[in-house]
Amino acid sequence: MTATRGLEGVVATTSSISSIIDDTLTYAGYDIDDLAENASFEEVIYLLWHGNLPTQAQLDELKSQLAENADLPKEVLDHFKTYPIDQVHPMAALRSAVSLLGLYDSEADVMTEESNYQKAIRLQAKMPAIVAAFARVRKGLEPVAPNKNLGFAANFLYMLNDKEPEAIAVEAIDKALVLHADHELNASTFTARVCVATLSDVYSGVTAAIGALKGPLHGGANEAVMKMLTEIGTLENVEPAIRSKMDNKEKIMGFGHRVYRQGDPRAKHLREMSKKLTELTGEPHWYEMSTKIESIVTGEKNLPPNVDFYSASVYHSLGIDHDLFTPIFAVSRVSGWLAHILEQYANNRLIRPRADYTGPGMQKYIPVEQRG
Ligand SMILES: CC(=O)SCCNC(=O)CCNC(=O)[C@H](O)C(C)(C)COP(=O)(O)OP(=O)(O)OC[C@H]1O[C@@H](n2cnc3c(N)ncnc32)[C@H](O)[C@@H]1OP(=O)(O)O
Ligand SMILES: O=C([O-])CC(=O)C(=O)O
Repeated sequence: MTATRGLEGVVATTSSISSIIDDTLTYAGYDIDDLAENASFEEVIYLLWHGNLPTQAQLDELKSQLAENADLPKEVLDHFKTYPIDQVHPMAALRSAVSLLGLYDSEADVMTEESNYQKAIRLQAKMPAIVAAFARVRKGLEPVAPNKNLGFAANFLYMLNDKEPEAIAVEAIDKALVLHADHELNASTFTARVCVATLSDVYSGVTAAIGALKGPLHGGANEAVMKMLTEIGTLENVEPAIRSKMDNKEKIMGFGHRVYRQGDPRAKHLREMSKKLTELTGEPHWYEMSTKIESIVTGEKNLPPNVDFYSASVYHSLGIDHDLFTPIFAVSRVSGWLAHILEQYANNRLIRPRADYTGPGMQKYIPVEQRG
């Protein structure tokens, strides 16, 4: 048996949800560029869960189901107040809250297709409420109840800031949600599938996936990008800072990808949005620094930016706390996780690969008193 490090190139499942072929990303056959320009996040949720775009009636129904299920149980809100707020990362709070939601769902372990679909709606609906409520509670503010008249992206910003968002902010978040929704067998989606392939429940699958997304080699990179930009601070500092990182063989966050070679097709949409928003906020230096970093890293190491790179300056321009960047990724990606969880249940087989053993050869047990 020979191990493939990091399972690179290993095809671990069939899936009809999304594909990456020759650096082109599609959701159920729709090019991400087409969806980013034209689709709303709610349409994308429907597409990932059903394999086709909704009719107006189907879309209206999904929107009303998401709005109806957006409230959080009081127990989850109260739980936040018991956390050691100063040391809790919002991704850890999100992971805990999703696990806790499972405790209050009387259908958590009901494994019918219909019940799992209903849980998918409940979880998708509640994720933005969790992120927004935790962000407020940790600042000593009261959570804001969802506004059932707002769309998904607008409602998230409303619950976060307690005011109706501007159209440009809604447009930016909606597009970011569309771009992050699914990505074939990335690490967090694979985690979700491995978990539920044991026939564990939907809440366990999503909780596990949040844990995997949190790491800086995956979803956590967007927060790390903003940390890097903040540390570099000015356009003049970019060149020496990035060269010194490259000389020290440090990873430049937001660059590189396991699958894409020529570039991540999602990055250009976020780059464009970053340019627009940083101009509007009067802070174009975030965009200028980012493009300068891109020209050095891509020019010299042939590493193009991934989805996380420009999302950092986009979210920063919307006034969002930097440690909420990865939770926003999760608010979107949960749609993909749920699609994959439902697909896994529909054609399940336990996921159990092998390991190429490299430890000691056969040993004989020696009683503790005889060991030297
Ligand atoms: C949503 C997402 O998850 S997108 C990815 C988000 N993650 C990041 O942005 C973190 C930075 N990037 C990385 O760490 C990697 O590119 C990953 C994790 C995305 C992909 O990792 P892998 O496919 O395992 O690539 P691996 O780490 O083996 O890199 C291959 C080579 O490129 C280099 N490399 C890859 N990414 C980077 C980077 N961001 N900065 C500098 N060098 C890099 C590696 O050092 C390695 O060089 P070597 O062959 O000389 O040792
Ligand atoms: O596919 C990957 O490995 C990481 C990624 O870009 C994503 O999850 O969006």
